[in-house]
Amino acid sequence: MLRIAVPNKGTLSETATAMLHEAGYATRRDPKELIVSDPRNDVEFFYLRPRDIATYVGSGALDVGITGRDLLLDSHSAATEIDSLDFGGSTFRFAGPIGRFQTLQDLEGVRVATSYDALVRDFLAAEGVTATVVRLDGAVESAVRLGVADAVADVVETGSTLRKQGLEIFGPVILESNAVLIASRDDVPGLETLRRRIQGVMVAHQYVLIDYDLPAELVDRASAITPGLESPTVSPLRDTGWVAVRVMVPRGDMNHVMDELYALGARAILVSAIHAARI
Ligand SMILES: Nc1ncnc2c1ncn2[C@@H]1O[C@H](COP(=O)(O)OP(=O)(O)OP(=O)(O)O)[C@@H](O)[C@H]1O
Ligand SMILES: O=P(O)(O)OC[C@H]1O[C@H](OP(=O)(O)OP(=O)(O)O)[C@H](O)[C@@H]1O
Ligand SMILES: [Mg+2]
Repeated sequence: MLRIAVPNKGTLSETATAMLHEAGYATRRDPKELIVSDPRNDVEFFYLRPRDIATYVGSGALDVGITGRDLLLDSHSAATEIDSLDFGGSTFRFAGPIGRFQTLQDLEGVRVATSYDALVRDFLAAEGVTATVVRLDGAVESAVRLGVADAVADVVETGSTLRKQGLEIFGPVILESNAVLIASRDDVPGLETLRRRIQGVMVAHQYVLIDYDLPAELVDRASAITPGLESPTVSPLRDTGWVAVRVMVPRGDMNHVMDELYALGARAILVSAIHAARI
């Protein structure tokens, strides 16, 4: 039985649970439930704090887990990233009072507050900068105003938390992070099925199906607009001058693609959602 760690709280929790549900797995009904068994799929879910997930997986106590790349690296756990997931995106950055710092070297000798102390220490050491890292549990943006640090290093999504505290980003990107699937080893039995199912959910989110009718002589030009994953499906229509085309298109390109197809001469252009996929 595959033992899977899932975030029980925080930013990643809801989307991770929704993704597993869409992938056909049992999920908890009550947020107080910490273990959910799913015998039909031969898996068991453990709802844990996202910061602890890499520790459980790295120790081998659990086989796989969903957490953030930043949390994985900060944990120094032996778990490895198996797949990058399409949610929980953020960057990890230094920030300081407006105008105070310009480059990474300006951190030499100052105090940097963060909840990700190992990640920040590793980065500073690799860059040859010596600074004092002040470990805080959260809301680190307040540390400068309250005088316990000169700068901060934290998760930035929109940047609005920093701005509200009169801070600005400076220096290099410490890390680009998002939710990741991690594992204790890459040959855990059952892992491949989980990966394929999760991949299918991501494809279903990222792509739509487009169907359209097209004068047969325009197939090559239409295929250049909608090449599909392998190649478009082209079927005959009763009117032999026309064909029907079915193809997958990235969701974000959908409207531009419809405009281009219409301008080319395609008609009856229909878009449908994909509910599940195995690619
Ligand atoms: N806006 C965001 N705020 C915090 N974490 C985010 C954000 N966007 C993505 N993440 C990612 O979520 C993970 C943090 O999980 P965590 O459970 O600590 O979330 P949280 O919202 O900070 O919860 P809490 O503050 O209650 O501990 C990290 O991998 C982080 O990169
Ligand atoms: O760039 P933004 O969109 O403003 O998002 C980033 C902020 O969100 C998170 O805080 P969270 O609410 O998780 O509180 P915490 O700092 O106590 O963890 C993170 O730690 C940043 O403070
Ligand atoms: Mg937080």
